[in-house]
Amino acid sequence: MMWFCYVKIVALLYLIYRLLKFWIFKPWRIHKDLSAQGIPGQYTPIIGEAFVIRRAILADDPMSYNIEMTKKFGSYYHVSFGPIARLVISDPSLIRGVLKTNAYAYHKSILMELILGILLGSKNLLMAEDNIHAQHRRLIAPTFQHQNLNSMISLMFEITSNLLNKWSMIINNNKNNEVYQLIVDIHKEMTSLTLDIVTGCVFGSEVMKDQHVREIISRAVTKTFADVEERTFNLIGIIPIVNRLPLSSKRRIDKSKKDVRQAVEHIIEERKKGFTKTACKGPDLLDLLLSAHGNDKTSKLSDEELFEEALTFVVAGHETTATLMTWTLYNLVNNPDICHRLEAEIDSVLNDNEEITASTLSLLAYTELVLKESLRLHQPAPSLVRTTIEDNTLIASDGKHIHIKKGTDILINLFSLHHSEKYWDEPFKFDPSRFDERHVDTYLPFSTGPRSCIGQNFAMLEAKIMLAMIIKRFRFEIIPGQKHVPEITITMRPKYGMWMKVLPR
Ligand code: HEM
Repeated sequence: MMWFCYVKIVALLYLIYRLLKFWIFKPWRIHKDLSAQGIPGQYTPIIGEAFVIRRAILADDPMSYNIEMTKKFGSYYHVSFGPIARLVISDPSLIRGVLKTNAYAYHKSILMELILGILLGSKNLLMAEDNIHAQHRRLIAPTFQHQNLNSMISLMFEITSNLLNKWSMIINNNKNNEVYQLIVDIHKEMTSLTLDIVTGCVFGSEVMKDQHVREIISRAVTKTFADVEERTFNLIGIIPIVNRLPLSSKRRIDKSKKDVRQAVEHIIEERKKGFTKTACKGPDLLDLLLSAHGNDKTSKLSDEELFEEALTFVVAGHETTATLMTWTLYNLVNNPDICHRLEAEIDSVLNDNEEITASTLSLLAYTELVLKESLRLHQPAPSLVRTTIEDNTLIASDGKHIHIKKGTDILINLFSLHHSEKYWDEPFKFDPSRFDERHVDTYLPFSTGPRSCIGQNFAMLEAKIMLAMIIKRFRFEIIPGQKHVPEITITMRPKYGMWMKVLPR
């Protein structure tokens, strides 16, 4: 029995060592190294800035922390989130180094694995690294070519029409001949619209008609991520070992994972056998993924990879675009002159109920500027996180060389980049005309480099169609007395939703 006691003691010591390394030794070493190079910042052992950030979030002022730290330390500094030590950067030259020139030396951070990887796995574009990522990117990039996307316009048009017809019906369907006041949480409406569009464009019409499958997918990509994000912010999801305990949130996540896997695998099998078909005029995203599928490892996707990629499109593609739409409508309500100019453009290009085509869309130049400015002012992805996998040197705009040691986490602060007075006049003003000139390196809503958003043309096409169709038929008023607080999780969605009165034009 003695040997068993020894094994237990060794296991316990190893566990203590792992925890000490994770909580104390590693973050301390990273801060010490960055401080020694003259990088400003602060280090609070064990908890880091987690509680300060939490306090700002609870006070409904989540950006205040970000703004204060940038004011205090500038465009690069080191801090900790819980036990994770990181260099925070909003300097364009450092960002270019991490995302482009030295991209080989960076992987997605452990935090991304703990948040997105839990549902998506590791063999998809968002999460895969190195050769697997490069191979998937090469196989999947043609999927997002213009001719493929153009064949999806009619489905995007049809799904958006369904929602707008529903709004019109509610407004007009009244017994007393009085116009009914339609008040909606516009973020919820936009989330459901973008989820329908991306699900339709990935999986086809049968899935959209199957309420049960729609619910499984919708639950997985909304409620499950809410659980995962909550576990990250209260640190349960981050702490090794603790994050494996079968707590109720973990059990809910596991169940949702199992359900969505079964549902998506079934959809793929049905399509492979030819029992279902695309709802688009040409191939949908599943058809295009299947054409990059088979047994040849280098030129095809395996069954597992196919499942992960299909789900990744739905996860990466719906809430980001919904967040863009919500803040765009918010910015338009608050800037009536810009809204009138947008209405004038849309009225001159679109006829009532006439289907939108690629050529009508190309005439909506101001609509595109409005979306671009919203992507700057309220970027759906406020930050990106990376881990350094090999020592490398970054050069800041002020010429400072920063040696980044393997194991250092980097937070790319897109919010601060997009709101810096150095690069933008009146950065908190909504002004679409600022995009008359090009903004290279200082405007990165879709990131840049080999891991930039592969779905950006899809997102811009979809957003342009939705915005043009909505503005053609409706005006909005914000319901007074609400707080409009952005979340600072994966996307910058409005924390309390966005309640608006929908009025026919
Ligand atoms: C307004 C809408 C969108 C925004 C602002 C956005 C933003 C981003 C950003 C910032 C990244 C880089 C993430 C990182 O490096 O950690 C990214 C990656 C990605 N996005 Fe999007 N996205 C949008 C819509 C979409 C859509 C519609 C799809 C698919 C249909 C999509 C699919 C992806 C994928 C697969 C990646 C990973 C690419 C890679 O690493 O190779 N996104 N997106």
